[in-house]
Amino acid sequence: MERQVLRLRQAFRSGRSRPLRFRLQQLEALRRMVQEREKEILAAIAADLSKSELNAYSHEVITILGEIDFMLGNLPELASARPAKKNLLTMMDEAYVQPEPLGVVLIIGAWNYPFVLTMQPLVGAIAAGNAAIVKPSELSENTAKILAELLPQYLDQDLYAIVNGGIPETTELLKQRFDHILYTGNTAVGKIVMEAAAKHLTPVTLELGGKSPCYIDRDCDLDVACRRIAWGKYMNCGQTCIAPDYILCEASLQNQIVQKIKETVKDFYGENIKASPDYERIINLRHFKRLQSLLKGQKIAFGGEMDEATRYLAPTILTDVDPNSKVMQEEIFGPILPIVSVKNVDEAINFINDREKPLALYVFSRNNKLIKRVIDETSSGGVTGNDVIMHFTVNSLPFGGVGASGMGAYHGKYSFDTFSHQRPCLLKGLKGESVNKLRYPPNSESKVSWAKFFLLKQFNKGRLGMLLFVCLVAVAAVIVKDQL
Ligand SMILES: NC(=O)c1ccc[n+]([C@@H]2O[C@H](COP(=O)([O-])OP(=O)(O)OC[C@H]3O[C@@H](n4cnc5c(N)ncnc54)[C@H](O)[C@@H]3O)[C@@H](O)[C@H]2O)c1
Ligand SMILES: CCCCCCC=O
Repeated sequence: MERQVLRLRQAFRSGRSRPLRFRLQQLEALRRMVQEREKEILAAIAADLSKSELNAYSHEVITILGEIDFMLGNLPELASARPAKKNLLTMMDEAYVQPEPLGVVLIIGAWNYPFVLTMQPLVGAIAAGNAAIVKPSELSENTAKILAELLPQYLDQDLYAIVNGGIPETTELLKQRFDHILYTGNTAVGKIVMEAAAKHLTPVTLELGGKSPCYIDRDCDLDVACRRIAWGKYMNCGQTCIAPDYILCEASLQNQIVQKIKETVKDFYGENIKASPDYERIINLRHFKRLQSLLKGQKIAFGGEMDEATRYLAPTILTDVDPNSKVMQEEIFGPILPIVSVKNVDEAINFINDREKPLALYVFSRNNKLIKRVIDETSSGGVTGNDVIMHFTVNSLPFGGVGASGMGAYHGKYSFDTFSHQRPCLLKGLKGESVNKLRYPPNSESKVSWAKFFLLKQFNKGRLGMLLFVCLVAVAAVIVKDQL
C-alpha cells in the first residue's frame, strides 16, 4: 500500500494531473468506459444487489454520465481563478482565489449503490486535478471486481488506482497519508476513518447515514404522497441512505396510509412481488437477520413475509410503533416502514429535534408555509418537500450530512470544491513603500488611524470608483508620507 500511495504521489508531483486538458481527457475516458463497458457494469451491479439491469442503469449509471457531462461542461469555469474584492491598501494589486488540487485522495465506497458511490466522488477528484485511490466495498464484490478490471484500462494508471479487499485492506490504507478522504458508509466506521485521518491531519468528507424522517401533514394529497414514499422506501429493497426511514403523522391518517401504500406496492411490483424484476434483495445474511430482529414484537400492518434462502423481505409497514422500540433506535436500511403517531406538526418537529440530525428529511403537505416551518425549525443533511430521494439527483445541490449523518458534501460543483483547496493569492508590486510604512514598526496612534482608514474601507472595482480611489489614495499617500 505504502508503495502504491508513493507511486501516486510521485505522479501527482510531476504535475501531470493539473492541466485542464489532461483532466478533461481523463473524464472523457471515464465516460467512454461507462459507455463501452455498460453491459459488464450493469451485470456486476445487478449481480451484487439482485437488481434488474434497467434499474442498475437508472439508479446508478445515469447519475455518473450526468456528473461527467456536468464536469466536462463546467470545468474551465470551476477551475479558473476568481477575482477577489480588495481594500484600499491592495487596490493596485492582483487578488484572486485559485482552486488547486489537494494531492492524493482516498475514496472509500459503500455497497448499496456500489458504482455511483465510488465513481461520483472519483469524477470530482479527477476534475479537481488530484490523484486518487478508490476502495470499493467488499460487500458488492462484483462491482468491485469490474472496477478493478476496467479503471486501469481507461484511466492513467500512475494517478488513479483501485484497491480491493475488506477491513484489513481498508485498515492498511488508512495508515497511509492522504490529502483528503471521502468515506461513504456507516457512522461507526466513519469514526474509525476520522480517527485515522486525524493522525495525518487529513481532512475528511464523511457521507454517513441515519434515520431520515418523513412527516405527512393532514392537509395533503395522500395518494401522491404514498406513491412517492413507497417508491423511495422500497427501491433497492430499502437499502438507500436517504430512504424515508419512518413516517410521522397524526394517528387518524395511519390506516389510510397503510391502505394506499399497499395499493401502490401492488401497482409497482404486481401480485407476486418476489417475481418482480423491480424488487431487490437484502445484500447478505447478516443484514437479513438484523432486519428480521427489528420486526420482533411489532404490529405488522402489511408485508412481513421473508425467505432467508433468497434474502427476500417483503415491503413492510409497521403501525403504532413505540418510539423506544429497537426499530426506532437504528437506521433500518431495509424495506420496513414504521409509522409513529404524533399529535401535530409541533410534536413532529420536537420528535425530529430530540434525535440525531438525519441525512434527509421529508415533509408532505399542501401547505408550503408548514413545509418551510419544518425546514426552519429542524436540521438535516438535505430536504425534499412533497417527494423523497429527489434532492440527490440535482447536482447543483450539495449532497451530504450534518452532525451524526456526516460532514462535507459533494456532487457537481461541490465535488470539485471538496477536492480542491481554495488558494488565496495576492500579487503585489515592489512600489508603494511610503504607504507600507504604516505597518512597519515603530507603531503610533496616527499609523493605527491611517491603517483603519485604509483597511476598513472595502474597495469595489468600477471605473469611476477606481478613479476616485486612486486620487484618494495618492492624496492619502502624500499625507501619510509627510506625517510618518
Ligand atoms: N451518505 C451517503 O451518501 C451514504 C450512501 C450509502 C450508504 N450510506 C450509509 O452507509 C451505511 C451502509 O453502508 P455500510 O457501512 O454497510 O457499508 P460497507 O460495509 O460497504 O462499508 C463502507 C466501507 O467501509 C469499509 N469498512 C467497513 N468496516 C471497516 C472497518 N472496521 N475499518 C475500516 N474500514 C471499514 C468497507 O471496506 C467499505 O469500503 C448506512 O448507514 C447508510 O446510510 C451513506
Ligand atoms: C437514485 C439514486 C439514489 C442513491 C442514493 C445513495 C445513497 O444510498
